[in-house]
Amino acid sequence: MADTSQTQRDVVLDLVDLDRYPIADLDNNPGAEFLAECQSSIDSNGWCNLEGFLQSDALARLNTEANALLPTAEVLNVKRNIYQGAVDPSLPKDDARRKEFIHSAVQLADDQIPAETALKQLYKSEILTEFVRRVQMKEQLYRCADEFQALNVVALQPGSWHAWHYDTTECTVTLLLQAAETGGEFTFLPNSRTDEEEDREAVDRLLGGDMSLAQTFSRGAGTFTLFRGGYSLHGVTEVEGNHPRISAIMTYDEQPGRVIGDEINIRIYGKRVEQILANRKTGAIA
Ligand SMILES: O=C(O)CCC(=O)C(=O)O
Ligand SMILES: [Fe+2]
Repeated sequence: MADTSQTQRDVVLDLVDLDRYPIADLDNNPGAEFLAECQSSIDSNGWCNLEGFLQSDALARLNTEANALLPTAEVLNVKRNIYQGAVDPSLPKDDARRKEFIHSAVQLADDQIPAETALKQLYKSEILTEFVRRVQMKEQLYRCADEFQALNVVALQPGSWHAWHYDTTECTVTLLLQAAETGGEFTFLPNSRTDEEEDREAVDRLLGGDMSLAQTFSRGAGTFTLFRGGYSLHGVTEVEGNHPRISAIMTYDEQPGRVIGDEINIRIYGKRVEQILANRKTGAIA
């Protein structure tokens, strides 16, 4: 049989600090013990935060790739409420849930991140996907099939923040590639809602500017975070200093092959995606 080991080598083996985070074998120790710790953290805290997930040269490589691609990225200014949906017209005019925020970011969609980048290869790694699935204790978990949403790189420029929101997926996976000089803290209201109800008082206080119930955890560059962002209101505080905060957002789905509606993708990604989709409809080459 031909030796295909070179072509099939999973990039996790070269990029992740496997001594510290033994994700390549989760059925035997030390991997099994480590997995149990991650699952317990997700279960009790709603997050699992792995600092120094990448080897330092790998982090430098991914950060260089992201910085090289970002000049081609779209500048997004998306108006949205915390639920990322239409405002409920039955709510009183001054209700905090009607509040809309502008999300301003320089953002690369999945189709702008080439297949040969180490970042895309890391996202496509079967070992990584399996690790994420098992930490989240899902029967099945697939990388998102949407051509724009699957893997994104989000740069928040100094002066920007990531406005308060719930994610539209249950769990978000992020890899911080470049931390802000100061500020740019990932901040959240733990378990602020369930499928049945929401802690209205806590949410109103946060949206009114009172941060006393909000939590944060340390996330230097290279931190890999799994977070139940569909259930905890969260955002990133204003980035300060001289360079952007750059984060890779990895998206997964319990169903295979599901894509996002054109309208939503146009709302998120703006003119470039609108043009691609329009060209496709008229048969023009995108
Ligand atoms: O950049 C981060 O740390 C969080 C981003 C986030 O909340 C999101 O993309 O939904
Ligand atoms: Fe989020």
